[in-house]
Amino acid sequence: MSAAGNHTLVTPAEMTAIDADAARSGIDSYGLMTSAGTAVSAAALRLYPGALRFVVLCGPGNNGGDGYIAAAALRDSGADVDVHALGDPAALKGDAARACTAFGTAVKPLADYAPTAGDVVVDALFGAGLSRPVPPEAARVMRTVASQDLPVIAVDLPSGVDGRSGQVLGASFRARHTVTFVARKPGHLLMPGRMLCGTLEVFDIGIPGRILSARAGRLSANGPHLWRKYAFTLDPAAHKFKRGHLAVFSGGPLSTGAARLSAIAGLRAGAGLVTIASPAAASQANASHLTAVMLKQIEGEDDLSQWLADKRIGAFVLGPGFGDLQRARQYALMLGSHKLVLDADGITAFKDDPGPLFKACAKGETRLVMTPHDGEFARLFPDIEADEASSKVDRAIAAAKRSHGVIVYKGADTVIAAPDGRAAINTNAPPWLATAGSGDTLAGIIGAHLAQGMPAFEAAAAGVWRHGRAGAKAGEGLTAEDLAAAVEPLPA
Ligand SMILES: NC(=O)C1=CN([C@@H]2O[C@H](COP(=O)(O)OP(=O)(O)OC[C@H]3O[C@@H](n4cnc5c(N)ncnc54)[C@H](OP(=O)(O)O)[C@@H]3O)[C@@H](O)[C@H]2O)[C@@H](O)CC1
Ligand SMILES: Nc1ncnc2c1ncn2[C@@H]1O[C@H](COP(=O)(O)OP(=O)(O)O)[C@@H](O)[C@H]1O
Ligand SMILES: [K+]
Repeated sequence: MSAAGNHTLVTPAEMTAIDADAARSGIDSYGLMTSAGTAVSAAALRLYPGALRFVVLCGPGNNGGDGYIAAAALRDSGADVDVHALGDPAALKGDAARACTAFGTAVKPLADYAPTAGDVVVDALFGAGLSRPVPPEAARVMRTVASQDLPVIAVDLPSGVDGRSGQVLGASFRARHTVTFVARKPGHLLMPGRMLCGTLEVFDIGIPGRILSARAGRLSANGPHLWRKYAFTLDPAAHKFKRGHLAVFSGGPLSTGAARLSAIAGLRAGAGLVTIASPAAASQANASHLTAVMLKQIEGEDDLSQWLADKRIGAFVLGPGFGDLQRARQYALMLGSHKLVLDADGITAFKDDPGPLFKACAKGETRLVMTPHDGEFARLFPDIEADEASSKVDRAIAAAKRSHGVIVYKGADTVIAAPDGRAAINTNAPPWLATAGSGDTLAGIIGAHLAQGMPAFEAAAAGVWRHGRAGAKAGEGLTAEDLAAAVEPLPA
């Protein structure tokens, strides 16, 4: 057993290819099913030693096969076990048919299951092979089990959850515990799938790592493995300019707070200097609230082009509280080859005509990071958002490719994607990050990483992870000010 320690995520399609490679390399597929099914029975006995009865619900494919193995192992341990099957068990094929025969005890139809207090349900209806909404008789059982609040242990995935997207196809079980095999699937991390899995256990059924890595794509869970090599330790001889200079554009006099949140988070995240570029009308409001953060009056394009001549500015944050969409467009397009975090109004400014921005970012090293929430994403990429067949990961990658920028597609399951197809799903963000100013703080952290010289994908992934950690440290009830104060050093 491994505690979800491997960062690699594999889609169901990749898993099928891994299975086929394993079979080609001489690994016995029934042996794999036996390992999978016995891992489930072991989990059931470990988690529910007081169960009055284990009810194993078996589907028409190999997920059902795992269920028959688990049922036989539970029975052999002396537990009371009933199996209910979706469809005719005589129609099972291959390893699943063999597992059903080996179970050898009468199996009842799914519709005959009457949930009873004391039951522990083992959900082996569908796993990686779910291809359409679950049939009505499965949805009915899901409803009755939920209405009695019976514990459910899901085999591979809660049936009904699409392993690729985390979306529910029709209906699904809400599991207390999920036992999956080989590696986690995107659907275990993406919402709502993540919420439906309960605690997740990854069991090594004996497929060698070399077969897994040969087939796995470029998607992983977000964590230090992605950016550790850029988490530099501070040079004792560093001076502030060596630690990166971040510039944050402020909005007008009534909306300066967002830029200040970004700026303070940028300082906390390690930028050596942070300057707020403020229009004259907002300078006083900014000045009266700033201490360590510096202030520069930037009234329009002339001021900005003069300032841009200072090559020591490592990165810009544009958008939090900015307000003036026309000016946001102008400024973003003036930044030339500078690194830029475009957030909030900075994203909305390009909603009708993003072409010039994307074109300006097409050449050279990736220098743009955009941090849209759902609404902003839909504004900038309406066609990508409308493609219902694609997952949040697919959408983020498509947007990154189109924009030539890194996309931080925010939410409870923030996805970070790069134009070269790399992507990561973040899981460490507590729900109380959903508070005003939280996104501004994130933009500042990412900006600090860019200013310090981290490449854009790593800067964004590390920023999202640090933001989540800061949220967990500050705790429920935090305000965005607390969040910036809770940013911790990057783990070296
Ligand atoms: N290496 C590994 O990871 C290992 C994986 N193993 C296990 O294998 C599982 C994957 O098995 P799988 O490919 O047979 O798919 P599974 O989820 O059982 O469903 C497919 C069946 O359901 C049917 N069907 C689909 N949707 C439907 C619907 N809505 N309503 C009705 N029917 C529907 C579909 O029929 P069809 O679409 O052809 O009509 C087909 O018959 C995986 O999750 C793991 O538990 C282990 O054994 C050990 C090794
Ligand atoms: N339910 C949630 N669980 C975890 N993180 C969340 C949740 N909802 C929002 N977040 C995070 O909080 C931040 C909110 O950003 P945003 O919507 O731009 O807010 P604001 O504009 O107020 O700063 C994002 O980083 C997002 O990923
Ligand atoms: K299942």
